[in-house]
Amino acid sequence: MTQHFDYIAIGGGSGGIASANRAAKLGKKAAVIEAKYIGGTCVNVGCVPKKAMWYAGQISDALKYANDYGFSHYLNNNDGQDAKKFDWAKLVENREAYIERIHAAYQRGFDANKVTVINGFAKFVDKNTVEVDGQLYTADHITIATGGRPAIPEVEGAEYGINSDGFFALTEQPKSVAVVGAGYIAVELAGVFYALGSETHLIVRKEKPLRGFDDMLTDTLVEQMAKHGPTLHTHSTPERIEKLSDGRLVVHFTNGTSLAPVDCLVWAIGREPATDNINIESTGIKLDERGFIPTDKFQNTNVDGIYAVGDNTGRAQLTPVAVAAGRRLCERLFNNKPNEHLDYSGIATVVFSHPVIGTVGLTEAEAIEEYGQDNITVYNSQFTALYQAITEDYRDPTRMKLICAGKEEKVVGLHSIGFGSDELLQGFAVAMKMGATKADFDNTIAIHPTSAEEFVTLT
Ligand SMILES: Cc1cc2nc3c(=O)[nH]c(=O)nc-3n(C[C@H](O)[C@H](O)[C@H](O)COP(=O)(O)OP(=O)(O)OC[C@H]3O[C@@H](n4cnc5c(N)ncnc54)[C@H](O)[C@@H]3O)c2cc1C
Ligand SMILES: NC(=O)c1ccc[n+]([C@@H]2O[C@H](COP(=O)([O-])OP(=O)(O)OC[C@H]3O[C@@H](n4cnc5c(N)ncnc54)[C@H](O)[C@@H]3O)[C@@H](O)[C@H]2O)c1
Repeated sequence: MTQHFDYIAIGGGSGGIASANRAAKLGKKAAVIEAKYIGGTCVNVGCVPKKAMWYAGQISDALKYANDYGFSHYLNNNDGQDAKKFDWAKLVENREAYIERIHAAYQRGFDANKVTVINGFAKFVDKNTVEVDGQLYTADHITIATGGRPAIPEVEGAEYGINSDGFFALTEQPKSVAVVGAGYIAVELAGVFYALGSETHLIVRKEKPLRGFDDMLTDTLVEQMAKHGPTLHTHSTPERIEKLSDGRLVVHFTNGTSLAPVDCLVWAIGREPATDNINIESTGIKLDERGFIPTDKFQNTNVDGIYAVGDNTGRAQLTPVAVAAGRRLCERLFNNKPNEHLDYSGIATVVFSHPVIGTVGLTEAEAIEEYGQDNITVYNSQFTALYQAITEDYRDPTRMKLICAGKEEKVVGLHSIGFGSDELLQGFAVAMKMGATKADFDNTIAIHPTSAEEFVTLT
């Protein structure tokens, strides 16, 4: 028997869950189909476990300051080594228990909203029909929210490495590790490994990681990595991975050099869309050359009644983007809001590096390109966050940059690296979305003593 729904989301990740819940809340008969774990990448092998690992790194950093904060009595046994002993397996156990609680919370939400959860891998039969384990389901509206998976390069021995999914499966901490890649995931995972005590190498193909971010951010990150962070190997492209008899791995580069053996190699070289095994051809949807699903601003594909949201559209691969796109789509379809859509501009983002980066809007280079050098004003600040200021050896600079355009000095770019850059960002992103100017920032009384206050006192 074919089962019919008003709305089906293929993929129970950030976009699929949010859209199916919204459709159901708006009175529609909705289903979400998930092949693996409800919550998708973000909850199971992305944002959530990553942030838990990052917090562990933060605590490890804090232990270094503990002496200067007067906690030496906790640390003075064996030079602090006992207090610093770290149990990776225990952290993983607690992290996964938390994720189980999130799964349960999702199920309660589905029950409350009357969303049907179908477990299994969905394939299209035609544009209105999908099949899961031999059972057919039809819907008036189908959203493809299948997300993506980590890419692995085509180099000899690549299979000896793991990817970000493999990172979260580690139950033991490797003593030494090489992370290949220059994006969010590479920088974040390398930072975690280093902070928790692994000998860590970050391998990038060009001159620095996070190219495309404002230079002030990346230059500061590289500067701080050199002081206390992963060893950065620039202009290094892996050509072959050799596995030694003791299991350790040697990364050989195209320039003829190689890295001393490491226990673990992590590929973090980008993600590819999960659109290749779902018989999408049967719908008439045209994928782009990289397999992403092109959509218009309303998340429509080129086929009526089929939509795509989230990572598989190739735009701003962030959880809140997938969630917002899915919810707005259902508001448009089922709540009589014909113009409802996600505005993809001005999306704030945090890189959970060590030190952490917060950024929204244009980089300085982009602002010059868009407005011309003479039409922008750039305000910079550098200081030591009070959190570190009283310590002896860990006074890292916090750096901030505000980029303003035109005579009215509209704020078009805001960038911060250093303690607190993650939590300070959201409010400033709201102000920028509302069109705030430098004068608006100046008119706002500072909150003292915080790092965020620097943005409203820049001269
Ligand atoms: C290591 C890592 C860290 C990240 N950190 C952050 C962060 O800090 N902040 C942030 O905003 N974003 C972060 N992201 C990105 C974020 O996880 C994604 O942008 C987000 O999960 C995308 O949601 P989605 O719904 O498009 O896809 P996903 O969450 O990937 O969900 C897709 C789901 O579809 C399922 N699926 C696929 N094909 C089928 C099928 N045929 N049938 C049934 N089910 C199927 C998959 O099993 C999966 O559960 C991170 C990603 C990674 C990998
Ligand atoms: N904090 C966050 O919000 C957060 C964290 C993690 C991931 N994410 C999202 O997930 C997406 C995917 O992250 P990612 O880091 O995998 O991808 P990415 O696209 O950010 O970075 C991939 C990097 O790998 C490099 N690369 C590509 N091929 C390579 C090769 N063969 N050898 C060496 N390097 C190679 C690229 O130059 C690029 O710098 C991000 O773009 C981001 O949107 C967000």
